[in-house]
Amino acid sequence: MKAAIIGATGYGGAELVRILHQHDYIKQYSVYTSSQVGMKFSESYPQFNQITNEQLKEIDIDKISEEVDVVFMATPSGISNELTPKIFERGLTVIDLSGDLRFKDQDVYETWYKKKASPKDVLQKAVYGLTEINREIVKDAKLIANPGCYPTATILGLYPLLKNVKVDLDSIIIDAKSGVSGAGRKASLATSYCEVNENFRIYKVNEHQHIPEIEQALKTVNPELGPIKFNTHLVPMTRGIMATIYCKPLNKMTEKSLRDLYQDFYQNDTFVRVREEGNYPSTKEVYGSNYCDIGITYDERTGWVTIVSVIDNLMKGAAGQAVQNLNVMLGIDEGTGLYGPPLFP
Ligand SMILES: NC(=O)C1=CN([C@@H]2O[C@H](COP(=O)(O)OP(=O)(O)OC[C@H]3O[C@@H](n4cnc5c(N)ncnc54)[C@H](OP(=O)(O)O)[C@@H]3O)[C@@H](O)[C@H]2O)C=CC1
Ligand SMILES: CC(=O)N[C@@H](CCC(=O)OP(=O)(O)O)C(=O)O
Repeated sequence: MKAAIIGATGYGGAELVRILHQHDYIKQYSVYTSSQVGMKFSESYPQFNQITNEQLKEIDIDKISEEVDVVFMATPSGISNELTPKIFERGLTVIDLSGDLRFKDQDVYETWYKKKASPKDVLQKAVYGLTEINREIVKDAKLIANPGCYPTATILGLYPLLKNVKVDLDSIIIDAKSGVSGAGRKASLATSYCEVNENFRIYKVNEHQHIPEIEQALKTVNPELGPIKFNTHLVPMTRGIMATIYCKPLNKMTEKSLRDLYQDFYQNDTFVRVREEGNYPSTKEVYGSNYCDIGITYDERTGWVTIVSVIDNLMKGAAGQAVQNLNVMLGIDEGTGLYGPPLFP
């Protein structure tokens, strides 16, 4: 099987190259660019010197359709809206890392992304690829809307509780933080070293584009869920997302019942690891890996639950989950190419 990576010169695309290079089933991959045609991929990422000789190719949909079976879109939002319908209609499988295919409602996308939405029929066919939750429908999908990084950490953290316990829905607060690679490779003032180093800052306050994505997914568990309270912070680190989630169950719980619930829920999911009592994950403990680590506690004094969910934004939050979804679609071991342990320290 051969894969194409469109947007390979970005961080998500380069992470796809790193994973596919060690993938037993995808024997070949090719890399595409809108701005660096003819250049070697390793000129853009010298860490791939003598590992891959792939040259960056022009994005020509007809040629791509003849050469590959699956296309990863690792492009900024707005690009997949244009390209994916053309690729999909030629019979290829598409996995889109951007936000373009995540919403069934075009108005929601256009409101939050301020771009023209994909055609309705394409959106209807896209499956939201949060693997652990949607594995059964991912199996038969040909078009995957790969989830956003913050939604992946947040939804995996909240889902077992909302599914099994009555929660005061207004009490839910999601306080999220990200490393700088979440913003992509392109330089901007806000992500330059001087602005980020030894700094900690909130951004996109109450207007982050991942708010409606989290709402859409969690409403499938409880349609009564109202607007969620979600904010994001930029942390001076390269990779990693931490979502700290607070909420109040309507009835008293015990620490043990909460932990049993999470451990049972994720018992067959290799890539979600639930911590033991008193043990909370840090972002370095999933660095460079496809794991989502979750720490949970019930505070008997206040009656509130705290959930801490961490991922590597480029792995489980993007390229790792994209390959996990492809593996599920292919019917091969879900972890193919993804079993590498986290890099530490
Ligand atoms: N970074 C992260 O942690 C996560 C990112 N995502 C999403 O994944 C996608 C890729 O993100 P990321 O890799 O960080 O972004 P980058 O900015 O690092 O890379 C995006 C790449 O897209 C290509 N591109 C830009 N404009 C166009 C265009 N008009 N047509 C075709 N290709 C274009 C560029 O390559 P070239 O100039 O060579 O064409 C660029 O290298 C985004 O939609 C992002 O929101 C999702 C989850 C997490
Ligand atoms: C640190 C940082 O800037 N992160 C980006 C993540 C962008 C992203 O993943 O965008 P889509 O999922 O919408 O494609 C942000 O918060 O906007």
